[in-house]
Amino acid sequence: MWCHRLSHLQSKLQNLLRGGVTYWTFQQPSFKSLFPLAIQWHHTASKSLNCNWQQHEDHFELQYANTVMRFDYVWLRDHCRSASCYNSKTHQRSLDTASVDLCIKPKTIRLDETTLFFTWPDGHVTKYDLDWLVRNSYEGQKQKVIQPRILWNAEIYQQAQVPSVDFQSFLETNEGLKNFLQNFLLYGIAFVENVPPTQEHTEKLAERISLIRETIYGRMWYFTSDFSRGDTAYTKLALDRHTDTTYFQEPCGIQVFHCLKHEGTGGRTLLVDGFYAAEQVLQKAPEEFELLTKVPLKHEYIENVGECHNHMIGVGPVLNIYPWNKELYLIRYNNYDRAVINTVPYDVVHRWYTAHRTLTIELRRPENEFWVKLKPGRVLFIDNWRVLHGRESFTGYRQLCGCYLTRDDVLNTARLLGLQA
Ligand SMILES: C[N+](C)(C)CCCC[C@H](N)C(=O)O
Ligand SMILES: O=C(O)CCC(=O)C(=O)O
Ligand SMILES: [Fe+2]
Repeated sequence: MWCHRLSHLQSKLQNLLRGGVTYWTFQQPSFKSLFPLAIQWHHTASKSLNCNWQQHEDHFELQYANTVMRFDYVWLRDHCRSASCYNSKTHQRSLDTASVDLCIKPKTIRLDETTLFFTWPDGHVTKYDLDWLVRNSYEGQKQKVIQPRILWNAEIYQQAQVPSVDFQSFLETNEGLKNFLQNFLLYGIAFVENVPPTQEHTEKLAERISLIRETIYGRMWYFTSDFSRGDTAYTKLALDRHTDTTYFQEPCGIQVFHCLKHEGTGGRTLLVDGFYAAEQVLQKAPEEFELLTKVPLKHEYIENVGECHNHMIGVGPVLNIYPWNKELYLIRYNNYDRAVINTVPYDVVHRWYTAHRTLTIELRRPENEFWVKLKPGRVLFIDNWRVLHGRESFTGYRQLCGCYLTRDDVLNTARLLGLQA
């Protein structure tokens, strides 16, 4: 069985690498053909309810709320919400899933109003509300996005006139924080105004929404063009659009920038919505989009400057999507830090470069570039899983402070305020 699955996977992989479109699904043996059974539909059609269900040999089929859903019997037993199987206070499972017979089938199924009752061979009864099943079914999830977003180019973003949130209201009111987070989740960037231009106040802001993610660059960082670290950020050079920390297995979720001082010229910040660009690739060349989601790459950071000795490697594709609904959730794009490509066969390499070029062309379209000059008092939060940043070269003395945030904690705050995240 295992060997069979492995070779199945290998052939899928080969298929993919040769250019076939592949979905990572395991083929199920057809139980239906093994156990032909006279199957009977159960209809319930009252004024308010239009529900049909059918007890198949190996699964339960439900038609409700314009959705055709299929549920595995082990799944139905495993998700039982009865007091002995599930702790509804902590939302934790008490049932030992390994104790469930993998061939389990309900003895009887009945529908009462909007509740389905499954009676199992040992007499245990599992109840499901129809709406709960719709919300939690694969078919239901497939049609839903995890994170609603507004994809933008410069014009869309500017026309949206997204309001900045004031420092005071951000720190002191849940409404201010919620507005800020809503905009941040929708656009992948957001500003806070009237922040006292110090590192301490920037830290306060960060701590209001999240835990600060400490990295090799420190907890709060503060930098000028002093070459103190082995990275071009610490120079006056222009930096093309990129996401940061692509060389971490989990790139930092959010980046916070506060320009505390700049006496000189240039140094504007460039922002590009990576998901907008990726969406253009999906429209124009879907097979290239797919390749960018499938080919794993390494990014690397090697530093030996002064006391700083680091060697980081992160592996992952440029585009990361949820397999069930194909929703994009992470772009990893940094041409400076991309490591040697040595994990991909040569013919795929060429197709990958073509796809990467298509994405780069979209990312570089002038109409997709949003330029801002960061000023003391105006703090920028960037979704580093979505929006690329860069900067213009500059002259003179420029001080930037900021930090990275843990994505989980930002989303946690958003959910606690009632936002979808
Ligand atoms: C810490 N600070 C933001 C100043 C610099 C981070 C280094 C940026 C690096 N090239 C990267 O893309 O990950
Ligand atoms: O100096 C800047 O504006 C940004 C530099 C940069 O890309 C970074 O620090 O991650
Ligand atoms: Fe950067």
